[in-house]
Formats: sequence, structure tokens, C-alpha cells
Amino acid sequence: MNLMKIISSVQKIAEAIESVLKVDVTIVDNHLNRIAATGRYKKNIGEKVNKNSVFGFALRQGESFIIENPRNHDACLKCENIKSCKEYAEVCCPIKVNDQIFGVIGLIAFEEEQRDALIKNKTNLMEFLNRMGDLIASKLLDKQKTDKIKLLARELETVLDSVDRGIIAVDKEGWFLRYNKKAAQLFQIDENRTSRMNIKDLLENLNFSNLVMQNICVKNREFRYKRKHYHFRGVFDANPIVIEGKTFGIVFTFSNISEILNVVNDIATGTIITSFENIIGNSHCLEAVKLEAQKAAKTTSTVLIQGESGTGKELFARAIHFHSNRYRGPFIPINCAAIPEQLLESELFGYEEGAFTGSKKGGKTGKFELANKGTLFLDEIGDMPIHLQTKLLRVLQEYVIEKVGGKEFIPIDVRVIAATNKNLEQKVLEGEFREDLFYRLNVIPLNIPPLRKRKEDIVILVKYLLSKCNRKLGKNIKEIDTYALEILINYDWPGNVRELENTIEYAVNMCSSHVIKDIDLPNRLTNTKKSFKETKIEKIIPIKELEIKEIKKAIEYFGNTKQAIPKAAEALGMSRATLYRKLKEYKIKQS
Ligand SMILES: Nc1ncnc2c1ncn2[C@@H]1O[C@H](COP(=O)(O)OP(=O)(O)OP(=O)(O)O)[C@@H](O)[C@H]1O
Repeated sequence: MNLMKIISSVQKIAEAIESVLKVDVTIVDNHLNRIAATGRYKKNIGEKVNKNSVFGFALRQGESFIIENPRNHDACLKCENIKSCKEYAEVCCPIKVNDQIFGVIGLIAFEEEQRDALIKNKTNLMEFLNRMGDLIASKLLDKQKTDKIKLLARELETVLDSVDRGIIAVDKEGWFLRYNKKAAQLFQIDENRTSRMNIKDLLENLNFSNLVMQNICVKNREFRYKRKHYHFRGVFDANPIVIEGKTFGIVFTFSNISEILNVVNDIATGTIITSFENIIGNSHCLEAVKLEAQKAAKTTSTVLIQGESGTGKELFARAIHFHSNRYRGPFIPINCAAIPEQLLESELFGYEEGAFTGSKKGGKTGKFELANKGTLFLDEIGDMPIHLQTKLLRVLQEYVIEKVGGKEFIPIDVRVIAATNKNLEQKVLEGEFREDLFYRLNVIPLNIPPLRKRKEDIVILVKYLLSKCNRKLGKNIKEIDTYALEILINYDWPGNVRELENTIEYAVNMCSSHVIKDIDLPNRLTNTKKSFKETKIEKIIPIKELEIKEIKKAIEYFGNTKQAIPKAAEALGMSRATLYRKLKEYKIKQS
């Protein structure tokens, strides 16, 4: 607390004292700053008075006193200005708050007459100055209180704005008292609007007066907020503001249902952020698909990813999502083949309470709704039953869903990425997949090549998967030996990268040294290697046969002239004599 904070009030009080008492007034704070003055010292406002002056003495003393004989009074003895002092009398009165001194009011007489008047009215004067001191002290306390209230209000505002739910406090007629940033964002409240807002305009079906009269709390009540270009589904709580049994207003807290679902989904599925760098492989064909996928990420069109099982279709779908402008929204995968046909519809679109026997209370939110503002990954779309294909096509055309047993259409904002390891074109030809849906999905087609067609990726994938498995299993396998690597390269990988990943995990588990060897690999791979060895042995050509073939080739190439023989011999890496001997031995005719 410092008198500086109420400097203008202090100056006004100094001037009021002067106008009543007709003497110069100076008021200093507890750091000896002259913060108010009238008369001769007015020009010195803002300067420090010296600590051995009467004011310094008064601050130390803490009591009111009057100096009738300046320069002889104890308070003056150490003053640096004692010789030049022109004062006739001085009265000092400390300004105290709870026994703590915050400053001093000083009255200074510069004329004999003034001095006489001061001395004559000494008692009344002291009383008056003490009251003035109290007045300044009360102003200081008021200032302290308003500062505290301002701080509290700021703290409250910060607390409200850091809550991730919209909060609106209203009076008992429903008029807004205050709201936080999240509420402004949820209801798109224009910060510059001039008219007062009423909660009844936001919650159209709310019986507000009932809520006020009943004085009860409401929990998790659903509502729908609809404007021309903006809408959301939410839930709210309402808590009355009650003081001494009377309701003064209501505090509403709001949440957007799709934001709640996002959080639930992130926690439940442990969202893994995937980037294109997580897709390992630098073969030409994989790089080309990565490039296409990066372009697809920048659009909102539907993507159809085709490729054998385990080639990384979901990995691509995730990377597209996290590189798109929906990356803050959810990525919801659903495997259409893994869910029984009867359940798939309600998994995708959700159902209303009581939609069928055994349905959950409160109904169920479908994956489409869960994926709102994000991406829905429909894996194994080729296995979707035909009647759902029709429903899906409608959703993709109209961007609204209808829950099972529901009566209304819910607008959705979802990007769909579908994937299949089946030949969808073939399925269309066979009448098992709707042609119109195929074209609706296949806006951006991506074909992931199988691992056997990009064997150059195996080495880098093995390195990556080895360190991934080391981390997962807490091992420290440094490398894989050349022979074992050769086995991996020569294998056909029907299960693609997933099979390679499982193989490396198996090998890391089996390996008892720091290097993976062929014995650490699963039998199915090494058996293949044996047969590979056998086939190789069958095909080994005897040296003699090879020699005959190569000599014939050289003769055919260089010709049969005398000059040609030395050239052929040189190319074959033998002397002329040896070549002649071999030609004779193998009965090769010079043509
Ligand atoms: N290029 C790659 N780099 C790193 N990991 C990969 C790569 N491709 C696939 N994987 C890994 O292989 C496994 C299978 O990948 P994913 O599930 O994406 O394949 P999929 O094609 O969707 O399979 P399915 O058709 O069976 O659903 C995952 O663990 C994935 O991380």
C-alpha cells in the first residue's frame, strides 16, 4: 500500500486543508516523497524531502506534534536546511492505517500571523489534521479494496476462460451477466454486438421461468443450436445463483457433444499421430504412392486405398488424415468385415434409445458421428453388405445420417477414406459391390504395391522394425546377418509388411546374441530357403559346359580369322595355345 496510488485524492485533500487553514500544506509518503503540496512547495511535488527533516522525524516519531520555534525544536536539529530555513511554525500529523504509518501531513507557516493562528487553535487544529489523516487512510483502504476486487475479477475471468466448457451467467430474467471465451466460441457470440443477449434466444426449448422458480440444478440436458450457417449438438448444466434463499440468476455450462466424443475417442483408441515419414520404404513404386497420398491429404475428396493385406493401407489413411486440415479432428477406423452384418449399421450410424430390444439406455453414437470434423476409415469396404452400401452412398451424397430408430437427420462433416484388399472392380462386375458407390469412393485411388514387388524396401524396413521391436521388447539386437537377410529378401511375403513385422518380432524374441541369424527365423522362411538352395543346386551348370558356351560365344563374336584368335583368347582370359587346345578338345568348329 502506498499513498502514490491515490496521489490525486491526496492533492485534493491538501488543497482543501489549505483553503480552510490558509497555510501551506505538504504531504509526504513513507518513502519521503513529496506527493502533494500547496503554496511554496507545490513546485517540489515529486521530489524527495531529506531524511533528517521534520518529515523524517515525524515518520520516525509516529505522533502528531507542533513546532512553535523552528530551528530550536528537536525535529529541526539535524535538518540539512536548518540555516536557510524560513519557516515560522510547522504542524506534523502522521497518516496511519492500523498503527502503520503511510505518510505525514505537514502544515507550514511562513509568516508570523499564520504562526499565531496555528498556535492559538493548536488543539482543534491537531484534531482536524488527525481527521484529515484518517480521511486519507480511508481513501487508501478503499483503493486497496478496489484493487483487490479488480484482481479477483481478473482471476475469475482467467479461471472462466481457461475452462474448456462454455459458461454463461444470467440474471433471473435470463439476461447475460457474463460469459467466458468458450461460450463466445460455441455460440459464435459477436464481441462487438451492442444489444444485450438473453439465454432464451440460445436455448429455444428451455422453460426458463420454471428453472428459476424451482431453484433446482439441471445436469447434462441435451440441446440443439441451429442457425442458418452454423449448428451443433450440445449438453448443458444449469446451477442457480442463490443468496440467502433467493435466486438471483443461473449459471449455465455448455459442451459441444462432438468435442466430448473426440476426447472419449482419443482416450479410448490412444490416437497415434502418423506422418508420411512413418511409412518406411524408398522404392520407386512406394515413393510414387506416397506422393499421390500427400496430394490427397490436401483435398477433402474420398480416397479408396487398394492393396493386399498388411501392405500399410491403414498407415496411409492415418498419414493422409494427419496431413489434412482435419488433423485436429478424430481419426475413426472401422473394419467392415470384422463386425457382424446385423451390428454394422448401428456401429456406423448409431441408434436411438429403444430402437430395438436390448438397445442401450440413451442410445448409441455411431462412428460417423464420432468422426465428425475428422476422418472415418472404412477398412475392408469390399465386405460391406449391399443394403448398407446403399445407405453409405446416401450419406456420402447428402452428408446427413439417420440413426437406427431415429426420426431426424443429423448433419455430419466427415471425410471418408475406404480401403480394401479385394478387387473391387471385379466385385462390381460380379454385382457384389454397387458401381455408383465404387465411383463415389474411388475419387482418389491409391494402390499400395505388395512387398514382393518392392524388395528393395526390405533392408530398410528390417532396420526400422528391428529398432521398433527392440524398444517394444526391451532388447538390444544390433543387426541381422547377411545370410538371414538374404532369406528375408528371397521370401515372398504373402502377408506383406505385417508378416515381416511379426517375423522380426519372432526373431528378436528367439535371438540369444546381438545378431539375428537364420536359426532365429520362423521355420516357414528357412524351409523356403532350403528349397531355394535345392533349386539353385539343380540349376548349377558344370564348368565344362560353361567353358564351351563362352568359347563358342567368343568365336562367334570375334570371327574365325587368324587375327581373331588372339582377341578371343584375351577376352576369355587364356593364352592362344590354351584356346587352340580347348577348341580342339571340345571339337568347336571355327565358323
Ligand atoms: N511402409 C511401412 N512402414 C512401416 N510400417 C508399415 C509399413 N507398412 C505397413 N506397416 C506396418 O504393418 C502393419 C500392417 O499395416 P496396416 O494395418 O496399415 O496394413 P493394412 O494394409 O491396412 O492391413 P489389412 O488389409 O490387413 O487391414 C502395421 O503394424 C503397420 O504399422
